[in-house]
Amino acid sequence: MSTFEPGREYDIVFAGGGTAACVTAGRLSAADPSLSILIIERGHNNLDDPAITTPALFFTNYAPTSQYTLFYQAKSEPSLDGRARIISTGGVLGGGSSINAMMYSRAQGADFDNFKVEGWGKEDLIPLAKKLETFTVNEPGINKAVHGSSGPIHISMGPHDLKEPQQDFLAAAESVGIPVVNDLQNFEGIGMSTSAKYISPEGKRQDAAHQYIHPLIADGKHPNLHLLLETRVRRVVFSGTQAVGVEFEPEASLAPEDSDKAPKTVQAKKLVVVSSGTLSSPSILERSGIGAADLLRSLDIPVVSNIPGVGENYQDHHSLFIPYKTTLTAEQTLDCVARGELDIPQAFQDKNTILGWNSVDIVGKWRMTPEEVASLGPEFKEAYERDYENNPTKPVMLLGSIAALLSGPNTLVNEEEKNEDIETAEAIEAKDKKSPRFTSLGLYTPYPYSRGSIHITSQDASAPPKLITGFLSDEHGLDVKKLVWGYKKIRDVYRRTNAYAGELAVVHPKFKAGSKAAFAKGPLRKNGFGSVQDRQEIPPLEYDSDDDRAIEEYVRERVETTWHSLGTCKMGANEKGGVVDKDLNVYGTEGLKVVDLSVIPENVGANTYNTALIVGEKAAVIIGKELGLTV
Ligand SMILES: Cc1cc2nc3c(=O)[nH]c(=O)nc-3n(C[C@H](O)[C@H](O)[C@H](O)COP(=O)(O)OP(=O)(O)OC[C@H]3O[C@@H](n4cnc5c(N)ncnc54)[C@H](O)[C@@H]3O)c2cc1C
Repeated sequence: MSTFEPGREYDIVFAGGGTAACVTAGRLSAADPSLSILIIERGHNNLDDPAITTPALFFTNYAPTSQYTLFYQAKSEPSLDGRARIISTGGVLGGGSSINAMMYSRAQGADFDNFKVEGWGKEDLIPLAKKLETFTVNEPGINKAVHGSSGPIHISMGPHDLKEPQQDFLAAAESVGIPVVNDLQNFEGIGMSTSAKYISPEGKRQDAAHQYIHPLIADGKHPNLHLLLETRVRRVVFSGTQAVGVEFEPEASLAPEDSDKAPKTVQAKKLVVVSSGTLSSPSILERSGIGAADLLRSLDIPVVSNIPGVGENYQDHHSLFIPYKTTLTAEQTLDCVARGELDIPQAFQDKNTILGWNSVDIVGKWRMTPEEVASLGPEFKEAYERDYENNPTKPVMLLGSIAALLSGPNTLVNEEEKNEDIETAEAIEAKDKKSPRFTSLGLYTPYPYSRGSIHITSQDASAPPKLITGFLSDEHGLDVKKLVWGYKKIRDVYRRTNAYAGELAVVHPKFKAGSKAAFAKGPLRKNGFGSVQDRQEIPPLEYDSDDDRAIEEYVRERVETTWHSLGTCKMGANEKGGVVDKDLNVYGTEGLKVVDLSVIPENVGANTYNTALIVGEKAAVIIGKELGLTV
């Protein structure tokens, strides 16, 4: 429910109510309940909505019909075999944190130092990473000193913790030489481990709105914290170069037909915070007259500040979701939810623990052996020696396993494609009753060399922007090589698990007839593997140059977003493409900051929810200090 009071002025107006915004607004409101704060959010309220708070239902938010998700259509790109991808992000209060897969993953400490921005190094940000969480995973060997114990976001293994499949997967990883560690999320871990979750021990999603905002609104002690929902921000309003307010309109896709759709303005007495996420914040800035002067003039937008970096430096992690047939049971995958087999109301009544599960139980941060580096050619070797060799905590590849059939983030999204692969896979599966469940192994490149961009095409806030993902577009094809290597590596691991029940040719590369790398059908050991050594007896697969080409084609045909967009309003020197300074102020303006993942200048070796929470915490400290508050 919106609690906006028309005609009222607010001290701070947030343009976008996603992850980072909820953290900053919540912290500031808690520090000074007299501070008046308005959050304008394009999507619905997420309060106590079971589609959001119930982890096992997270898939439902990826459907094209989801009212909680925003879908950004990119252009067709040659590096993607001519495909035009769709990048999805959160479109509801809490933003990405309300719909994400809840996989707990923290950046490496070295990533923060690599931002090269004063006040944003690991010494500054690790304390905030601890402050935001209450970590209750009690596995032996975890160093609790690197985790928090009293923050709003609860991290646990959740109520549905399947030890046997987890240990099976880790033993297979160990058998091919991948280090198995107790805690990959200690800011320097490399290898593989079980995956903690943004889920409370009782099984509730830990999104930023429920953990930072709703408790304050409910307690009656924060009457100045207000929400304006289902409302789209058009632009920031200026007096000269001073931001003085925000122009907004009802979100057309959600507003009743007969409602008043005229744009309105709200005044901000102290600060406007643009916080609409990596794919929307640059558009708001450009519509407000902040961006490359040539672009703005071509659209008749008066220039407030000429900042060519706005909308540039777009990055994501490039992902492959590779499905395998498994021997897992109905309770050990979420296929039962994806296929509508689980009686959800009954499961709630029975307090079925599967509802509190995201199915992401194993994570990885991998590096390469010298032989693997050399096998990818001289250009790759040169890049590896330059960027990875002396950075021992920097992973080349990330992994997250999802126990369900998911052959790509857009497979459930892209209506025109109506994913034939999935239909074929399900048809095969229906015939093959012995292996009716799947696991999808998500591989994604943490530090892509490729860059994309997003820019407005019109002053009209509802006109789609021009989005170029840039995926796999780097000059020497280094990003594609990483995924070719990763495909082989995870194949080597997963076929050594007891869960492995064979591959589905339709969602794997098209190896030529007679290739030694051809598909394996059933489990490799009929009676299952025992020890790690047992698994080592399986010989490695052999690939020739035709096989490598087939995998590269497969990668270009199937690579997708990992939903980890960042970088389009980057922090850093203005003359080097920076949009905001170290205190998140937009260059050439006063009273205007950006607070979301768009400010992150260099990529991180992790899924990005944690970094978005840290941006929110850091912004609260910065703004609090400017207002004389202790946050
Ligand atoms: C499907 C999905 C799965 C993910 N899985 C994981 C995971 O398992 N683990 C992990 O660590 N990370 C994951 N992530 C990434 C993580 O959730 C995001 O990186 C993070 O939430 C981004 O936070 P943000 O504050 O930058 O932006 P967001 O949280 O996206 O917030 C932006 C907000 O602005 C609103 N908005 C946009 N335009 C306007 C406008 N014009 N006016 C008003 N409001 C507007 C949006 O509705 C949204 O609420 C996932 C993300 C997605 C989308």
